[in-house]
Amino acid sequence: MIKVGIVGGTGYTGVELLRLLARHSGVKLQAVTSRKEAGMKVAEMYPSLRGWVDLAFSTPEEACLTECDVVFFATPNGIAMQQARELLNAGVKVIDLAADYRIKDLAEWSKWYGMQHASPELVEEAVYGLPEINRAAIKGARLIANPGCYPTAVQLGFLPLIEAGVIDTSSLIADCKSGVSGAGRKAELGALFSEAADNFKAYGVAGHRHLPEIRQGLARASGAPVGLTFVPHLTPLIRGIHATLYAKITKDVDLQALFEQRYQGEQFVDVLPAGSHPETRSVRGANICRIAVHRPQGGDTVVILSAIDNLVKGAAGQAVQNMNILFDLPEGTGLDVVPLLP
Ligand SMILES: NC(=O)C1=CN([C@@H]2O[C@H](COP(=O)(O)OP(=O)(O)OC[C@H]3O[C@@H](n4cnc5c(N)ncnc54)[C@H](OP(=O)(O)O)[C@@H]3O)[C@@H](O)[C@H]2O)C=CC1
Ligand SMILES: CC(=O)N[C@@H](CCC(=O)OP(=O)(O)O)C(=O)O
Repeated sequence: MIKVGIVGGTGYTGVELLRLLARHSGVKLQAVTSRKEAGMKVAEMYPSLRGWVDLAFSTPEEACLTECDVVFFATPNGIAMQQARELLNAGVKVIDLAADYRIKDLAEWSKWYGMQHASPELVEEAVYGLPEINRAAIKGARLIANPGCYPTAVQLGFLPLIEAGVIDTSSLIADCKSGVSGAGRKAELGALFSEAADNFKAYGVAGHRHLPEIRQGLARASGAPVGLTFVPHLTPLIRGIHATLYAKITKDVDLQALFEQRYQGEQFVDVLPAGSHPETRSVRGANICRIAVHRPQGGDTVVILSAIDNLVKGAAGQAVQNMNILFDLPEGTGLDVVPLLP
């Protein structure tokens, strides 16, 4: 059994890890931390986990994380970077759901995240945990940078087109919508029901911290820098990301076949039949990205629709997928969840 620790078990991605790992056949949950709720039973705070998780939250200091085989950080940015070195030295693998190790360019990272890196020497070693492009590197890694939610939806949508060299990469557009759980469980004015419900707005148009992460991934696939306009929007959903992606076509190929071939055999990317429109509720609670490929009126623009659950394929589910790869388990272990309807 893989001994698992979770730092930040009370947050939305932390509790989503608990939900998925509770029924994972290869895992023993060893420790779950919360500074504010230390001592409280997990099932007392989250009654849906009653009968599934018998642990109590402990402080990070009490948690004996060095005795785990793997530790997930479901914490705000800037926490894992302070603790990863000690865990790695103790032979513990680390999967960070935050952004501490996602961006290779340290100056760029500091610019967007507004802090100095506490373990810059680990950034190069860290493997970006998007299995659909990095599976081999993930297998041998000690430290995984789990991708951001928007970056997962956007990269999976653009990658087949960029890898095949069939679009103009100088002016890509990613028009994205997220549910409110994307902002986490902490109290925030914009996440209040009376602010977010029955409302819709763009934010971060001048620059969002996922922009450099998406650009880095797409440039790597392209072999050259890409031009990208990324506009996130807040929608009155709880869970879900829907990305509408636009690019100019430079080579006339069968785009549907291109996507079907690229993701053939990928358990967690579903290319829908031509003409489809993926819905966020068709991925709710499940580790899946559903993609549809469109070329409106046979013109020169390709429109890709990409939908994920931000907390699952956009965070905790992808983190479990990465853990399965790291420990040589079948990639879908613990992830055979049917999306919730309605
Ligand atoms: N929500 C989403 O859709 C996604 C989130 N992410 C990333 O995952 C991470 C977690 O997000 P989310 O679950 O939404 O966040 P939340 O704000 O919901 O939860 C944060 C958790 O971290 C703990 N925590 C906060 N500060 C510290 C600290 N200094 N040391 C140890 N633990 C701490 C909190 O518990 P306590 O304060 O009691 O210790 C809490 O359990 C973030 O980096 C986020 O950017 C990534 C993809 C998607
Ligand atoms: C709706 C909302 O506020 N979403 C968050 C992004 C999600 C997130 O948690 O950021 P990481 O993926 O980088 O960890 C935001 O825009 O800041």
